[in-house]
Amino acid sequence: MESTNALVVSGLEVRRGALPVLHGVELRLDGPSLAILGRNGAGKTTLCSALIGLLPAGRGSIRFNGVELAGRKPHDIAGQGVSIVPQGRRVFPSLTVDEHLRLMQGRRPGPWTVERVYTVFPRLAERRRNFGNQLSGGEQQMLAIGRALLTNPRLLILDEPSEGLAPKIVDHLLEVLGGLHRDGTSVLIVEQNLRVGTSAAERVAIMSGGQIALVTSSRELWEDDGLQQRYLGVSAH
Ligand SMILES: Nc1ncnc2c1ncn2[C@@H]1O[C@H](COP(=O)(O)OP(=O)(O)OP(=O)(O)O)[C@@H](O)[C@H]1O
Repeated sequence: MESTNALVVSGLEVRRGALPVLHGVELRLDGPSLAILGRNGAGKTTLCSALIGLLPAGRGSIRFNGVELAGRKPHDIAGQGVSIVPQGRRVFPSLTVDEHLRLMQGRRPGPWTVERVYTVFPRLAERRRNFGNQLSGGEQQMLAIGRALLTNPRLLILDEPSEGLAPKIVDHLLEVLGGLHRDGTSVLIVEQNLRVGTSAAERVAIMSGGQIALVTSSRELWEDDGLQQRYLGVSAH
C-alpha cells in the first residue's frame, strides 16, 4: 500500500504560556515524507506538540486527510492515526522492553505486531527482558520508534530522532523509516542534523523564527552551502 496521507497546516499560531512561538506556520506533506530542519529555538518541537494536540492552536488549522485536528484532544488525534516519537524518547525506566511494546499493541488495527518490531530491530529482541533504564540511547530510540509503530500510524512524527546516536544506528533508523510508506505510513521528521534530515526525506521545510522560511528539495539544500549557512548556520561541505 502506498501512502496517500495529506497533512495541511495553515496559518498556525501557537503560544508557550504568554510567549507567541509559532507565527502563521504554512506546511504541506502529501508524499511519503517531509523533513523539518531548523536551528535551536526555531519552534520545531512546539510545532510537533501542536500537531498532536499537546499545545492548543491559537489560530489556524491542521488538517489531516481532510479532518481538522486543531482543537482536538491528543487521544482523539492519535485515533486519527497520528503518532509521535518525542524528543528524548520518554522510555519508562521500570518497564521492560517487552512490556513497553505490549502496552501499545492493538490500539489501532494494522500490520505492526510486537514480533514484527523484534524482526525489524533484532537488538530489541535480545534486550526484551531489560528495563528502560538499562538500555543504550540507540536501543531507547528503537524502542520509542517500535512503540509508536505499534499504534499503526498513518503519520509518524519524529522529533530529533538522531540526537546523540552513533552514525551506524542512525543509518539503520533511516532505513526503517524509508520503508514505512509501503505500509501506508507517512513520515514527518524534525531534525537539527542536516545529513539526517536530507537523507530521510526528498523534501525539506526550513523553520526559522516560528515560521516556515523555505521549502525545497533535500538535494538542493544539501548542495547549497549558502542556503545551509543562511538558514541553519552550518555547512555540510
Ligand atoms: N516550556 C516552555 N515554556 C516557554 N517557552 C518555551 C518552552 N519551550 C520552548 N519555549 C520557547 O519556545 C521557542 C521555540 O522552542 P522549541 O523547543 O519549539 O524550538 P526547537 O526548534 O524545537 O528547538 P530545540 O531543537 O532546541 O528543541 C523558544 O524560544 C523557546 O525558548
